[in-house]
Amino acid sequence: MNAGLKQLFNIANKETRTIIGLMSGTSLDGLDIALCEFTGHGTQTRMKLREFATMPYDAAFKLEVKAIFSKRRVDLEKVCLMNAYIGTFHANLINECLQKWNVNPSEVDIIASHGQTIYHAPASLHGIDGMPDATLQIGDGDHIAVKTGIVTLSDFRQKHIAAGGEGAPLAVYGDYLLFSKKDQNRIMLNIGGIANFTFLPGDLNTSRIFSTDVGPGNTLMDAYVQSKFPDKYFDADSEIALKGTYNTKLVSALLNHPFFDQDFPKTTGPELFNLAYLEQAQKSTDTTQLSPEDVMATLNRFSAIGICDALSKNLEGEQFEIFLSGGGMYNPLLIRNIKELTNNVTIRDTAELGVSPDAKEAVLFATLANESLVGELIDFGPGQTRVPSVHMGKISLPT
Ligand SMILES: Nc1ncnc2c1ncn2[C@@H]1O[C@H](COP(=O)(O)OP(=O)(O)OP(=O)(O)O)[C@@H](O)[C@H]1O
Ligand SMILES: CC(=O)N[C@H]1[C@@H]2OC[C@@H](O2)[C@@H](O)[C@@H]1O[C@H](C)C(=O)O
Repeated sequence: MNAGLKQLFNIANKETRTIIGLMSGTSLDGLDIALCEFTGHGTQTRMKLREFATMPYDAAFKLEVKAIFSKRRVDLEKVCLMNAYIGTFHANLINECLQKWNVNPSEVDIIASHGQTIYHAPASLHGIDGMPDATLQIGDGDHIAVKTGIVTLSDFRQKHIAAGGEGAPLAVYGDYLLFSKKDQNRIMLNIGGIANFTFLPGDLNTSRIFSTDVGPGNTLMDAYVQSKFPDKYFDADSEIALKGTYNTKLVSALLNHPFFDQDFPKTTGPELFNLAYLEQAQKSTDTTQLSPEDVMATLNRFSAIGICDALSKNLEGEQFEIFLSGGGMYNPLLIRNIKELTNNVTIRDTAELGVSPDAKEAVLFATLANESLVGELIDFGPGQTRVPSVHMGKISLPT
């Protein structure tokens, strides 16, 4: 028998598994690395976060990724090179972390790698007849496995699409297993580049559970800041937006897109919500002369309304609590806007549930890997074709 397969078999039979989850999101701020310990699976999953780090990307690396990121036309050679380069780069960052944490690679059973999304194209966005939902993450798992010596699962999203989903949000699986609570309706709201939430009903009825993207979180604000303030990467502590006032006409124009009327679950990305989208909305409302501060206040309000409209659409008349994660939770004006728009709903963050909000998405991929190794398929019910019952992740053996 192939020794690697035997190793995999042994890992699946272990009482406790040590799994590294990796996430590199649309904000391109860095690689999130979560070292987790798992016992059990399914609703019996117990996860302990041993270590966590975000390994920041330097400006040169960000530029390399941006050259092929969420663009309809790119240099195909560059895509090919970056697929291998990102795999190796991520492996080096993992090795660096393990050394820093004094963890021998042989202690780690599995790496669960999301890769770098470079294009996300749900059918509702590309609109090309006969073409499927599609998404592309690069940073090949074989490079990670060989360079770290650790069995790697990667490319989680393709199976989801093959089985009827849009490839995202995958958060639904991890949120259900780690955060469901009897008798409490929970909204797990992640405000990354794109904002998404998972609804976890207190009656634990799996057929009501879903995750959906709701629109931009930080992506438009980040892109605008970077275009107007070349020395800044994002609007730290809402410093810029707090100096401005939102423009209601522009907010309405930004919200005027069929994406916001689509049913849940749905997904999106910077392929839609980008500077061209903003420019068009500004032109149509004659607001091209707004100050950068007013534009930032407007974009901030726009993200908040997108999030809150989606919540109220789903939860009319129901009591719920929000648990936040993702970098947008550190944007004070965004949180203030959300509180105002939800009439001060209770907002906590996932740290109260034992998972650092910065680590949550990396932990998700570790959880998906744990399920793929030892879990049984979770059945979300017959109506839930967009939350398919599948195990995700492709296996890369180090040798
Ligand atoms: N102090 C802060 N003030 C304002 N915004 C902040 C602050 N800290 C982080 N952010 C925002 O959070 C972003 C990073 O968020 P995060 O790491 O969750 O994104 P991501 O994982 O790349 O996104 P996605 O989940 O869409 O893939 C930054 O680009 C910035 O917009
Ligand atoms: C295609 C893709 O990379 N989507 C990401 C992105 O970042 C947030 C949002 O858009 C979400 O749909 C998804 O990631 C999380 C981890 C998810 O799948 O749940």
